[in-house]
Amino acid sequence: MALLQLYNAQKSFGKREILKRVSFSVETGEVLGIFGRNGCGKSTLLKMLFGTMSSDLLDFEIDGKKVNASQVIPKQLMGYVPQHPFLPKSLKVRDVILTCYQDEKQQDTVFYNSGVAKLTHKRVGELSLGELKYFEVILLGASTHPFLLFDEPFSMVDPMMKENMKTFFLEIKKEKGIMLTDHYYDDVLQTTSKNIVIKDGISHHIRTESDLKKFEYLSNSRC
Ligand SMILES: Nc1ncnc2c1ncn2[C@@H]1O[C@H](COP(=O)(O)OP(=O)(O)OP(=O)(O)O)[C@@H](O)[C@H]1O
Repeated sequence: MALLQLYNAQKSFGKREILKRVSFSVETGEVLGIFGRNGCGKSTLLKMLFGTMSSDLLDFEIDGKKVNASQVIPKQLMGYVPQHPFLPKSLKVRDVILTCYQDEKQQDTVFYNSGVAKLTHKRVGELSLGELKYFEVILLGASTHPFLLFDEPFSMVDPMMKENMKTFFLEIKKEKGIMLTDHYYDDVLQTTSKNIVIKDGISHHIRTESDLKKFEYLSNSRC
């Protein structure tokens, strides 16, 4: 079991305050959904946590110990699937799996995933955007990191594969705390155990679709 507690995240770009006060906690077995309108700072927040973007303030602990974001990658505390493709296009899918994992169990988790099995002979650059996103999610999901960050995992993925992905999230969360953001809010709400919405730089805990209306992420005219 591992517990991540974010007490306060702040970030400005020049005079634009993007994140003013963002806080949440997530532990092994939980999937946290992060909602918010375009440009509210969701990707920025994930990059700050992963340590690839500087912050003005990022006060967080794992299991009660203060963590500096610069320790996240070297200590393998979190895995991160960014919004945009990140794998080398020239490599074959099977070689990516073998390069990432020496452990047979981890290799098998990816190789024998039904959505990945049919892709292993292809080069990364030959995958469709949806196939690539699906592969990236399963690849990272097989890691041993205690926490995983997914930026728009459902984007471009067809409905059948999204169902597979949701089942995969439910399996891997037994050993991980997961944070994910996506505008496919139905899929997110079906996957998560807790949720926040970021509005005007401040995080709010929410539970239902009607809360998303309250915080003006969804239109009130939706039935
Ligand atoms: N490196 C940067 N320099 C300046 N501004 C930036 C930079 N990165 C992001 N921003 C700005 O910060 C804001 C938040 O961007 P971010 O990508 O985090 O939004 P988001 O919530 O993930 O949006 P979306 O839902 O569209 O993916 C945007 O207005 C964006 O233009």
